Amino acid sequence: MSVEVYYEVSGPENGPVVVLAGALGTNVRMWAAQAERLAAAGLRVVRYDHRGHGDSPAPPGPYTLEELAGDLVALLDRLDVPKASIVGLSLGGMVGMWLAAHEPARVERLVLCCTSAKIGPAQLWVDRARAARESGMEALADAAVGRWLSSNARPALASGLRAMFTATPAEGYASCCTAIETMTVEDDLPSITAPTLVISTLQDQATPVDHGARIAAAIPGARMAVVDGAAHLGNVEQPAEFTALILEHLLPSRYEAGTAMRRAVLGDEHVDRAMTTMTEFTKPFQDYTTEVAWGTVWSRPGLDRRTRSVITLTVLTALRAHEELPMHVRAAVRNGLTPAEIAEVLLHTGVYAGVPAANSAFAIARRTLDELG
Ligand SMILES: O=C(O)CC1=CCC(=O)O1
Repeated sequence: MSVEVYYEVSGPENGPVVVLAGALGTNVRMWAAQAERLAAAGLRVVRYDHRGHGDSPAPPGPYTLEELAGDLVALLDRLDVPKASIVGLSLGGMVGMWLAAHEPARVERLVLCCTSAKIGPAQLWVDRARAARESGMEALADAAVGRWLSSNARPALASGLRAMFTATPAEGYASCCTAIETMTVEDDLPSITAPTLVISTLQDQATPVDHGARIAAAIPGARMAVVDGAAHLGNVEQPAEFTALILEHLLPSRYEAGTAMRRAVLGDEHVDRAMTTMTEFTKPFQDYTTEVAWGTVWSRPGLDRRTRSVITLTVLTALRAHEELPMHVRAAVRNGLTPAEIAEVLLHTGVYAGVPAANSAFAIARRTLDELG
């Protein structure tokens, strides 16, 4: 019987869906860095708490991996998502492997971070579950954070993660330990067909690099990446590198990356209209802007979307590109600029591009902002 797990969603409504599934003893906040950046790249990001974790219900245990994966299927059904990419770290990766093997139609692409198809010996999990129930989470917290972070991690990271761990219900944690103890996902790996990326970290002693390598060797066509400077919660300690690897795997072509970014900046309605009104005559140009403007330049990490909107408004004003301006005023608002900041951009542009150019842009921007309400 599945439970209704707690979840958070961000990113454009029609973006490709990616689910972030976390580690034992964590909650949705472990994905803060990835959620923001993946949503900014145009992905619809769903992160959730496993049963017995965070704000999800904690039914009496013990749990099985199949039950944890069943909760994720129920969540996808609730959100009306037939198929999603899964990024799972540790326990989340185990859930991802189970789902990709048993419900392949639900999994688009798979990223398995700092995880293992078998972490033994079984007694370790029996002892860990008993310790959680008998002594509570506080007693296990220092050891957990010691596994999660390398010795070079900032102290502030450790204190935030420690609070996350101790807030996890002991019964939920212990019941998930049993799910890990009893999992049999190793035999399922050769049947996985979703394109898979395995990411391991050099300082991870809980699920070391050879565990990731075994998974990558068993899943047909899987690729493997190894990240330095992080222990078990590699995505927290090396967020930029993890996010870049995840994005590259989830949006492998410039066209896919461009479409997701275009949707995030211009909105679904605009992109859907552009796609349906496209003709053979206009298709090469639509493809060019999707791949080059959106997939190559707007998708670069070097400038945030807000700054790119400021540049775009400036240049369109100077060029008197009046047909393009309303769309980019709406995009600027979507990228976080306030009307007052947009006015400031146009005023500043007037100094360098001339009063008549700025005057027309002010009129267009005012009309567009009035329409937005
Ligand atoms: O807590 C650990 O030791 C490492 C771990 C195993 C499964 C998981 O999610 O974290």
